[in-house]
Amino acid sequence: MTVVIGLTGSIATGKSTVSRMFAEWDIPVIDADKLSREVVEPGEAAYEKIVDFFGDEVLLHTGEIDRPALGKIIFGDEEKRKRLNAIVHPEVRKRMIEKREYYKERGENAVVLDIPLLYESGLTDYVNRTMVVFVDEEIQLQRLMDRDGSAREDANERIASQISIKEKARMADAVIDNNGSVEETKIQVRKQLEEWGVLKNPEK
Ligand SMILES: CC(C)(COP(=O)(O)OP(=O)(O)OC[C@H]1O[C@@H](n2cnc3c(N)ncnc32)[C@H](O)[C@@H]1O)[C@@H](O)C(=O)NCCC(=O)NCCS
Ligand SMILES: Nc1ncnc2c1ncn2[C@@H]1O[C@H](COP(=O)(O)OP(=O)(O)OP(=O)(O)O)[C@@H](O)[C@H]1O
Repeated sequence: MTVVIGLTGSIATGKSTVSRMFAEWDIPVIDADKLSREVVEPGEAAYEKIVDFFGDEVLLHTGEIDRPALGKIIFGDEEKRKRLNAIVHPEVRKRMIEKREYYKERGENAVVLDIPLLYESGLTDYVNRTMVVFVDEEIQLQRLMDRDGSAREDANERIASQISIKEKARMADAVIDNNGSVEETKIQVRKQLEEWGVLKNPEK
């Protein structure tokens, strides 16, 4: 049986950093952020709906979605965020399920669904185990500002648009503490995968 692992965290707690580790253990990852970019490419149904609702001000001159502009609108406005989610999420879910089924049919030991909004969107039924990448809130804010070059106010707004990382950690089957070095984090992830019995190459 394929174990489906739901990987999540809150913004900038280190989900992508952990997500990249799975390649080394030959465990496939389905990335919801990546799919959410694909489904809003020009020509896709979600693209048309976004332009209808948000207007031309969320478009670049190339016709593509201006992601920073759309982000500015939706992170500060819950109603508009819900509208965007209602356009983008069903399409992302459909593609995620298709990919998950593909890997299950291939008989993989495990597959990872990397979903930032796993709990917010109530998607825990899509997975068998949940793994939350945790950091203390001060570190989360600092890493977010450093990574995006964003102001404290914008960073706090993004953090507030999700369930807090402490709360997610309480709901998780496994919590990975990413306050330390990336290497320390990797040791924890590996140990957890070993415990779940999904490592093909335990020596790695
Ligand atoms: C608003 C958008 C255009 C901003 O794009 P940008 O390139 O700046 O950010 P990116 O997509 O890389 O997301 C970065 C992080 O922001 C957080 N985030 C993104 N969307 C949301 C949301 N709707 N609610 C709460 N947090 C979100 C996630 O932690 C995500 O990992 C984009 O995030 C988007 O289209 N969001 C709606 C789709 C969505 O919910 N995606 C996340 C999971 S599928
Ligand atoms: N253990 C660590 N030590 C130092 N920096 C780290 C560590 N883990 C992650 N980072 C850095 O913190 C930032 C956030 O990490 P990452 O992008 O992996 O988070 P994320 O949870 O995927 O974010 P998002 O929700 O925005 O997609 C990045 O700049 C990353 O390089």
